[in-house]
This record gives sequence, C-alpha cells and structure tokens, in this order.
Amino acid sequence: MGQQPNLYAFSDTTKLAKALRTYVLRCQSAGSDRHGAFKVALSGGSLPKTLAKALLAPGDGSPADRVDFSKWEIFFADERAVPLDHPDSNYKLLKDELLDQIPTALGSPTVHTIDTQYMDDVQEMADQYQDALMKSFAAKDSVKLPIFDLLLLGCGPDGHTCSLFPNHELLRESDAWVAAIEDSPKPPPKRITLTLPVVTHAIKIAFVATGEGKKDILRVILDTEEGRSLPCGLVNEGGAERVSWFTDHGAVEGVGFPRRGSL
Ligand SMILES: O=C(O)[C@H](O)[C@@H](O)[C@H](O)[C@H](O)COP(=O)(O)O
Repeated sequence: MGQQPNLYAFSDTTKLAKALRTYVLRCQSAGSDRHGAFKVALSGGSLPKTLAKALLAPGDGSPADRVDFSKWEIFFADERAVPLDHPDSNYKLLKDELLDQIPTALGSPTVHTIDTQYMDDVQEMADQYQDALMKSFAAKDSVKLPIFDLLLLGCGPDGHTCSLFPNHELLRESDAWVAAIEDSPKPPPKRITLTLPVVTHAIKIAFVATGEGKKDILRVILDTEEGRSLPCGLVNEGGAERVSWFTDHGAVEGVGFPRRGSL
C-alpha cells in the first residue's frame, strides 16, 4: 500500500466551504511565512464557485481568518486554449465567480492568465506559461520544479485532474512544467496543464469533489487498486501530509475509505 490522503466529508457545501476556508488560510499563512507570498494554482469546473463561497464569506475577525488576496499569486492548474472572455475559459469562470466579487478590503491577487496570442499553437502557449512560472519561482526556489504552496483541484468522472487524463501520454511527461494537450477527452480539446511532477511537488494539494455524480469514481480512486493508477490516484501518493479531499456526503456514498473527523 502506498500513501493515503485525508478524506473529509461534510453534510453540505456550506460546511465544506467553511472547512476549506480554514484549510486555505492555513496555507496562505504558511506561504506568507515561507516566502512572503501565497502561490496557488487552481482548476476550473465546479471549484471556483466553491472557493468563492469559502473565501467571500464573512470571517470571524480573527487574524488567522483573514483572507489577504494581496499575497496571492494565482496560476491555472489547467486552462483551455480559448479567449479569456470565452464561456469555456477557466480564467473567465474564476473572474465571474471570485475575482470580480472580491471586496477592496481583502486586497487584490496577481493572476497569471495564458497568453492568448498563441491560441493557434498550444505548445507555444504552454511554453509561455511555463516561462511565467519560471519567472515567478526561479528567484526563490532554484530547484528543478516549482513548489506551489497550494493546488486546488477538481476530479473528473474518469479520475482526471487538471488536464491529466487516464492513460494519456502526458502522464509520463517528466521534463516540462506545463504541457499542451490537443486531444482532451473533455471538451474543449486544446488546453494547457501543469504536469504530474509539478502537481505532486506542491506543498499542499486539495481536491474538491461534491455531489452524487462523483461517488462512483471516488469509490474507484479511494477504495480500489485500479484507482491508484488514475491521475487522481497518482496525486494521492503524496499522502496525508500533502493531500486532502474535501467532499460532501453525496460524493462519498458507498465509499469505504476512512474519513477524518476534523481538519
Ligand atoms: O478545466 C477543466 O476542465 C478542469 O480543470 C477539470 O480538471 C475539472 O477540474 C474536472 O473536470 C472536475 O470538474 P467538476 O468540478 O466540474 O466536476
């Protein structure tokens, strides 16, 4: 048996969002202490909505509960090769759900979008995005891989995460930080994604998966040997120190994997 992640299951998304807030703000504080910034990468899908619910809720006023977006440097764990105002854009999704709703008092984050002038050349787009990561990380982490303070990821019905799909050759990419994919089984087909080594090097990784639609794949990922080789399963090898799943009761119905009571 390899490493096992933490599994949290909440009765509703409000409780999940509250716990996610606590978790993210602990990571914000650790990142600030570590290098004066909070470097985070986010997926698309349902995640931005849940994140907005977590972060835009009124806090309890304590210093530990203070969202300070001025410290945030946001990258996309994966992004679709579409204009930034296109309905398929993960940036647009994040902008609509979160960025445009941030009250001035919480500061404003730095957001790294894809360079849309390379729309017709996804490999070039991936290379440009990797350059942006290198600029951001190289000064402080002279290592072979960027070390994000936090990755906030979704989980697809086939066990994909970011735009890393089961049995896809991209799972074997070991050099690039950011890769291009032109045959994504989930539309749209052209995307860029963080590669598996970058994902697994993050200090903390949180999956957010809610609703009954996730229960079949969560059972496979968490309860079966087969699930360990799916993209989400490969990330889970980071173990409890690194990887946590934020789910609701619908998503873990029938899942035997042990749940943790509190953060
Ligand atoms: O751009 C994308 O397609 C996403 O980044 C993708 O990896 C997503 O996170 C999962 O498909 C889960 O999506 P849901 O949360 O909507 O189920």
